Amino acid sequence: MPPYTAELFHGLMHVGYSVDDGRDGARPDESLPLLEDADLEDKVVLLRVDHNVVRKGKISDQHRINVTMATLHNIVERGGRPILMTHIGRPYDKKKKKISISQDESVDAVVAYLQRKLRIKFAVPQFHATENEGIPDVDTSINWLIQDLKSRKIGGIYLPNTRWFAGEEDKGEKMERLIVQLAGLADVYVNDAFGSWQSHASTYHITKLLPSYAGLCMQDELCHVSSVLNPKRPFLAVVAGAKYDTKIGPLTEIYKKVDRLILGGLLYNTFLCAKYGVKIAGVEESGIELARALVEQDKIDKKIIELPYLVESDTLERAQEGQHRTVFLKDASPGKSYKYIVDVDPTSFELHEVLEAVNSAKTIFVNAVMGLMPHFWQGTSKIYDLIDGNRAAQKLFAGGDTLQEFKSLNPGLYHAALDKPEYYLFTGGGTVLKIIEEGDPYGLETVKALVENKKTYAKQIKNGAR
Ligand SMILES: Nc1ncnc2c1ncn2[C@@H]1O[C@H](COP(=O)(O)OP(=O)(O)OP(=O)(O)O)[C@@H](O)[C@H]1O
Ligand SMILES: O=C(O)[C@H](O)COP(=O)(O)O
Repeated sequence: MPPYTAELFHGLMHVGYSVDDGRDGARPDESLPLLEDADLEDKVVLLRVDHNVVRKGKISDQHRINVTMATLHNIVERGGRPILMTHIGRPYDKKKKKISISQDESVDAVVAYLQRKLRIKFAVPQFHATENEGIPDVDTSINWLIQDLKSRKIGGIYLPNTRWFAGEEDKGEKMERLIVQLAGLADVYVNDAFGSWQSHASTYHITKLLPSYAGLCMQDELCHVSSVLNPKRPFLAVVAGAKYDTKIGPLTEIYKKVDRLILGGLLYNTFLCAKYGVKIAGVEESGIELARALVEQDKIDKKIIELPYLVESDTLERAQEGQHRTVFLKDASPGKSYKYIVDVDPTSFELHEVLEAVNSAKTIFVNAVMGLMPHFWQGTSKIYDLIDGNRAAQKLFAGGDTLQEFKSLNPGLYHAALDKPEYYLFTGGGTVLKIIEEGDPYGLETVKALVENKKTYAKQIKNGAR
């Protein structure tokens, strides 16, 4: 329980005091270097977070910022001086090989939020940028700010959007240049950006040059992801959404792990086309091909629960009276064509098999927007309520859109869920799916880099090089 430990007197009696470290049992793997183990006194700490919550210059949801406050507090409380960095959006166009810098993707909104919440001053350095090339260098003008940071004139520095730097997504010289410059600013690196699983300069390569540690949010997420990988059974997964091609990999792995599976959205439409030979508008042939293996597997394992009442719409534009209707899946015969299937009719969730699966589950993993938002929200709202009704189950929600819809459909429940131990809202949906696909949270490149760093520094200390 660092940094405070309970003292054992004669092996029997507790003396002094103990402080709960807030973990509910699970601990990160021993190989992971932890923030709590770092010497931070008067050290400048380069802290990578995932504050990718700005849309058109405004914060869409503060959750990802709030969950990093503990790390920030821990660093400052133990004498560290923080320099924060995050990516926002995707300013680098891979096809055109251009970086576009727009105020809509600046860190300003995040900095304003942090200043309001913490009542401390953060400075955002202004660096020279070239058109389409981004920021080539960490300008030496930042040295003045580092002085102010060390002398506590300012509470922290927040670097510009990491993806504005020419070296962030580069793999060669520009990346090397950036990490040398970043490492020159700080003594210690902390990665608290669970959601940012891509191996970039600020999430991965920087660990080559600084002693590196996992932040508290990163540790929490890694511990909770084991509830998905080693769930209490029965284990139910609800997976829906728009992207069949990117979700089929994780879905195949999820299928192996679950006891029951509920599908929704385009994912379910694709599965239905493959299973019943029907045609549904908007479902791509390539997706149907991929779905056939799942259909065959499910003929044997029978894990997928069918939701037979669906909403068919003539248009994707709106939910207009007379232009959508409920269809019954059992009427499906090969070759039959449907217009857009845009939601699951809530009646489907009243069926015995569905209620039984949801109510008996001990772990429920949700990566699901059941219907086309914002018009067809009823199916999603119904299943989130149903899941909440199972008080005993560990409920794990992941996914950018999933969390956003959870918040907008049921704000009361969403805010309560943030504090309920039986709920866990992951900050990175893509990261969780990636981990499920790989089967090991410590297989993530960004996490592996921290583990490797610990080994390297331990070796150097042993050899007297440090
Ligand atoms: N039947 C449907 N047809 C078209 N779009 C749908 C359908 N059902 C759901 N969607 C859309 O799917 C989107 C959510 O799917 P997505 O796979 O992006 O979710 P997520 O995994 O939570 O998000 P992210 O990938 O951002 O982490 C929503 O925007 C919703 O409108
Ligand atoms: O919002 C997210 O999913 C994370 O911040 C990762 O963003 P990316 O997919 O652009 O790397």
